[in-house]
Amino acid sequence: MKVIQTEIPDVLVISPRVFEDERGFFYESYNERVWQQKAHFVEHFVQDNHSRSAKNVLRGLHYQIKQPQGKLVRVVVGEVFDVAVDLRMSSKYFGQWVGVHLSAKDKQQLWIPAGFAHGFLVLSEYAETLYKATDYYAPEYERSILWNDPDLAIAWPLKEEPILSAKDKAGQRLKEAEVFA
Ligand SMILES: Cc1cn([C@H]2C[C@H](O)[C@@H](COP(=O)(O)OP(=O)(O)O[C@H]3O[C@@H](C)C(=O)[C@@H](O)[C@H]3O)O2)c(=O)[nH]c1=O
Repeated sequence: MKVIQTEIPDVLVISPRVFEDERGFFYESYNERVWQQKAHFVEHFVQDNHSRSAKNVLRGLHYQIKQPQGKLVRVVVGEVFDVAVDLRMSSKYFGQWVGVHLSAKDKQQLWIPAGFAHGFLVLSEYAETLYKATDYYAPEYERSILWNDPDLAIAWPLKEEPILSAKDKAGQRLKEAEVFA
């Protein structure tokens, strides 16, 4: 497995060692001990999520203000453009974003620590996204930042208007949003 730092060094791309043979493939999508050794990972995951979305669906940008979740994201069907936005005011990367293509073919994973907003755009006909989270879902603390906030200027690889939930259409601008200390 390879650990690659992104432009925001706390956000990591993890590229697994994939074993392929005539039956198909095998890889370890998570191994606490190996991740501790290679990525200095000290996280503990308490929830696994699985979502399926059609092409052009954009989910995000989501975070939980009082119960922030670190997320380890991978795609098992199709391809997405996955985005993390740094919402930690103490970070020199505050307000900056990183975007990474995640696909069932490449099997890369994105580690997004607590203190970030997360979202993704589906690029394939369908995509299924799996992610582990370090804290539980808490809708009362959930917030959504506007995917097209001009202050973030995220370069979504969009060809047409994205499909959004009502909650995400009503997302807040970063400058109005509650963020982390
Ligand atoms: C996120 C979540 C949703 N739900 C329920 C609530 C709701 O009825 C239904 C759909 O929820 P949402 O519309 O919030 O789903 P979605 O827009 O996919 O929300 C997710 O987006 C991505 C980008 C993330 O990073 C996640 O943390 C999460 O916020 O699922 C849970 O039961 N547990 C959960 O952890």
